[in-house]
Amino acid sequence: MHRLILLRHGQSVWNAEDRFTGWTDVGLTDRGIAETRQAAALLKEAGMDVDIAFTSVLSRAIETLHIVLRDMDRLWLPVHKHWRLNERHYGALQGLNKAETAERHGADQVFQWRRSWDVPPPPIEPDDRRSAVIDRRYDGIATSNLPRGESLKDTTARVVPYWTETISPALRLGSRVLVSAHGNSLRALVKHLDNVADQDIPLFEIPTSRPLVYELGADLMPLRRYFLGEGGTVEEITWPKPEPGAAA
Ligand SMILES: O=C(O)[C@@H](CO)OP(=O)(O)O
Repeated sequence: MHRLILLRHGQSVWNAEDRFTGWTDVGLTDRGIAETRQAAALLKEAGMDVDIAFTSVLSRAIETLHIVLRDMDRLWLPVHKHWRLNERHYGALQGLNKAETAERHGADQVFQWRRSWDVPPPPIEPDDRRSAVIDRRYDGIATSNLPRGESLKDTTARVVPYWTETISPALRLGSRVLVSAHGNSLRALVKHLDNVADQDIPLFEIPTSRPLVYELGADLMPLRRYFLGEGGTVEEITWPKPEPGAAA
């Protein structure tokens, strides 16, 4: 059995302010730090040790991983950072307040932007100050690869190659893997792992700093998936219509 732990970062400053965040690099709130420490305590209590960790290149996921590894006394573990694990790029919505945007454009439109499978947000221009093109951390990445606004489908298309080429080989080698990332990049991974139907994925939410544990078979097919709770309790995830796992 292989074990994969997915962890959405703790509450960020823009989560607290109810703003579309995407690739904006905001830090954790005090609550985000506290809930991340709680996640580390749960993992320790459940004896869920880790051998290798992956994170996006956004500070809130890196900070979350750092706190967990520190509290688990595992700061020395190998950590790989990659932009493909970044949050879904929210295009021209980044920075806007979600409730105000719903008042302006309607709740249905905002739900489509936030949770639909294939409706992208309005894109930003490459010279927009919010563009990744002018952020040094993305130097060396072809401009054509840098998103200007993504649907979940677009996010899945850039997350899955990293899963296939980098994360799943680590699992196959027997490593226990922790991935610190974001609500939508993790939803993308879950959709791929569990072959979730397009119409079911909008209903799936990953709370901040709540460990989502996958137990995978020899072929990396999901056997079980659950949120880890206090006292080793688990909340099993069942899809409205369970589908057999996709090839990992
Ligand atoms: O703003 C964002 O980047 C994401 C995650 O916080 O928001 P949403 O819940 O709309 O996917």
